[in-house]
Amino acid sequence: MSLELAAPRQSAPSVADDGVWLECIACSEQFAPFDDIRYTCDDCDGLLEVRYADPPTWDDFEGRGVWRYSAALPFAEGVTLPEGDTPLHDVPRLEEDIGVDRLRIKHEGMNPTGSFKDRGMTVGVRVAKELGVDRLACASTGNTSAALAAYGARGGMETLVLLPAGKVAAGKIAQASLHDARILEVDGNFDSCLDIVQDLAARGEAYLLNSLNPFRLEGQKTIGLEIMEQFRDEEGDYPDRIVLPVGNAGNTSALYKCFRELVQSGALAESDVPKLTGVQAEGAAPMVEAVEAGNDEVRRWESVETRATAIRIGNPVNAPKALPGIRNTGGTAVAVSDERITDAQRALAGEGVGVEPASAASVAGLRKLREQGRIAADEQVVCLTTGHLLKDPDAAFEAGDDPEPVPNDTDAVLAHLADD
Ligand SMILES: N[C@@H](CCOP(=O)(O)O)C(=O)O
Repeated sequence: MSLELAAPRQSAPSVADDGVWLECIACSEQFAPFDDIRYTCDDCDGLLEVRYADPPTWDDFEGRGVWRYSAALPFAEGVTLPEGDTPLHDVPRLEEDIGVDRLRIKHEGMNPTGSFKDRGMTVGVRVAKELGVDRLACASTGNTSAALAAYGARGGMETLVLLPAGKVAAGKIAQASLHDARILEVDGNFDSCLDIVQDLAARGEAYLLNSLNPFRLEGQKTIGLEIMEQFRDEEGDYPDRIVLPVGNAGNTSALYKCFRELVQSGALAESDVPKLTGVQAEGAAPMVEAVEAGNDEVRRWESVETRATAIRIGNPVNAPKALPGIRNTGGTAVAVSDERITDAQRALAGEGVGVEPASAASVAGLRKLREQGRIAADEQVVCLTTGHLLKDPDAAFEAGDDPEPVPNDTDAVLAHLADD
């Protein structure tokens, strides 16, 4: 395994602000973090990463939630609801059924708006305030828009969200609507919405808060920090593998960055870095295609379809960060059918863990990789579930059993129950 950490700690370049700067992952050009609005490199258009002169160790963390990890973030506090500190569930029946040594579910659906996006928004909206912007915007399959609307409202800022018409789950639109985002439904898929939001941002019409924004990923990094601390608190060791759904590939990128910084600070041995394993739906699997073919670039899929609407994405913008994350940690990627996703959603629900379809993709992927013998029985695994069951009530109704009508009478109810 190589985390490509050849460079030890970097000393802060002259552009740094309090030991923080932006750096292009393609050409290494460095930029001041808050003097101007930029999402990609001015020179080569490569993706930007937030860099720190002094990456933190475990002792630097105190408090709860995302801001426990402020030593790993560009600010000490943000626009908060608050977020993070989500449960790491044990799921004994599922663990035995799938056949791994230890299985835990990191349920990000327990964040304030019901998805991990809140972790990114608490940081992203704080940065927006620093930059003095007044309109925030995102493209979304639903969860990003819900989080942006809520955190924008919290910060007293105007929000604009572009959604693929007819392809966003009801709960998510309801959230964006009630939190007073201006909602534009685009006759196209998520990738087209993101193209438009990028254009709007380039024209200075809005501040983009999708995961192309490097500060969003800083907040999402705390998922990795929390998993490592919670897992270690149980039995003193770290997970061998983290399995996660892949849409725009922000979490894969953020977790990889989290582990690189921990290794860099000496808080984590390179041999203890979990293998990042991405799961996509078969109908939207450009990252899996690239991993399987050994390609360095991800081909944009123009046509995508899956019941797991949160990962219905054909052009993952963070692919140049996420592909090395999967490869350099010794992980892999796998595509699963919608049927497998629904089965996994039911299995999680049977353990009391309610998730939306895209979230269940992680468990579906783990099961498939075990069946194929690509994951060993002695592995300790964390599956990330990204959004709450109530995000997509229609999918939950379809996966669950129908209510049974009964008369308004106790004896009739007992007769009905005995009838089974
Ligand atoms: N599933 C996402 C798609 C956008 O991803 P982002 O992390 O780049 O904002 C959503 O909820 O909209």
